[in-house]
Amino acid sequence: MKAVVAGASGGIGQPLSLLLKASPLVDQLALYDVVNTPGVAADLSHISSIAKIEGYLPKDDGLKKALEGADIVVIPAGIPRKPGMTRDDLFKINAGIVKGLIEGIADFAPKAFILVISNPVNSTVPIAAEVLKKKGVFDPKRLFGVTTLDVVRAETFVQSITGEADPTKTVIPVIGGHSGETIVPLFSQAKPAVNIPEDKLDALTNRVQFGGDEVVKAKDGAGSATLSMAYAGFRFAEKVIQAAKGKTGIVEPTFVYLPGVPGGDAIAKETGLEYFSVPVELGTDGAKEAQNIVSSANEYEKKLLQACYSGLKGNIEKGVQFVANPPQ
Ligand SMILES: NC(=O)C1=CN([C@@H]2O[C@H](COP(=O)(O)OP(=O)(O)OC[C@H]3O[C@@H](n4cnc5c(N)ncnc54)[C@H](O)[C@@H]3O)[C@@H](O)[C@H]2O)C=CC1
Ligand SMILES: O=C([O-])CC(=O)C(=O)O
Repeated sequence: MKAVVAGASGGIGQPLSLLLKASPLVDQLALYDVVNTPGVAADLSHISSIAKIEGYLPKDDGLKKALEGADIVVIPAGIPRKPGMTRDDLFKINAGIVKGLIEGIADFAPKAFILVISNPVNSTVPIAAEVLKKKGVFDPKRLFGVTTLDVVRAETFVQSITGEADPTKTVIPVIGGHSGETIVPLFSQAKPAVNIPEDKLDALTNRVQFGGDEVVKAKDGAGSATLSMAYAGFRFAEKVIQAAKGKTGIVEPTFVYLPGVPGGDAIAKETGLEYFSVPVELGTDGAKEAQNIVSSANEYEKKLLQACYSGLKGNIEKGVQFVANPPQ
């Protein structure tokens, strides 16, 4: 299992690379970034785990060397937010970064699972899909927008109500997109069921939707969530790898191209959107089945979904247009 981190020297990239290096599921780890990867790779190489590790820079065909033979590529490359910015404000710079990396993946690792962390995820995933389509190598079952941090936050924040000692024991599906109102936690679908007092539901929902802002504000200009994102990114990557190696019954919400994933058509019809995060069962070839949880939303959540649809539609279109009509 060869894993690649693109953007490996950054705030997310370094701890994510550490977790992958420490994982017994990974035998080979390639770190790619425009800066500092030789140092990060040298540092991690002293860890006594099985993964062989190399660091690459753009020079000397570094992207090609990093990607060749890759089974999974995780992308946390790109700039993070500062206070006062929306995720969409990152589009101008990150759209081009993601496009370039996906072109490399299309050329050198077209069969790899691709996990996009770079924001705005609502637009960078459509960009990735359009680039892969243009190159004739798009397999929707292998492209994932990483929305796991929203799930992790929902699990954590609901603990104040459940009092459950281990937050991972409560599964909360979070669906939609990955920014503000497009993030829709479905507390009505929690397993085991959770009874959220009416007067607490708005605040809890809002905290999941705007959890990213909480960290951006606290970091006060020094970036956004990195450590919790590395945890979430690793958690999702680990599940994709475990499923690829044959483990069954793994389900996790992720932002996918619905028409290309089994079960996705019905969700696309219901939401009017081609891209959406829903719980997806993972298998040896990636996304095996998208679960239509949208129709199970209660009245409160249906209202949240209406706001989600309108925001997400524009974000998706912006990504698609970026590839169709590249800025001059
Ligand atoms: N999906 C999610 O839930 C989350 C997404 N993010 C996003 O992840 C991205 C990265 O965040 P941080 O690690 O905090 O930023 P950072 O600035 O600390 O790191 C980004 C890294 O990307 C590298 N980079 C820039 N252009 C590149 C290129 N063309 N190829 C390879 N590497 C390149 C930079 O050199 C830097 O090392 C941001 O866009 C942020 O908004 C952050 C948190 C959660
Ligand atoms: O808020 C941000 O910009 C980073 C992010 O996506 C998150 O923490 O969910």
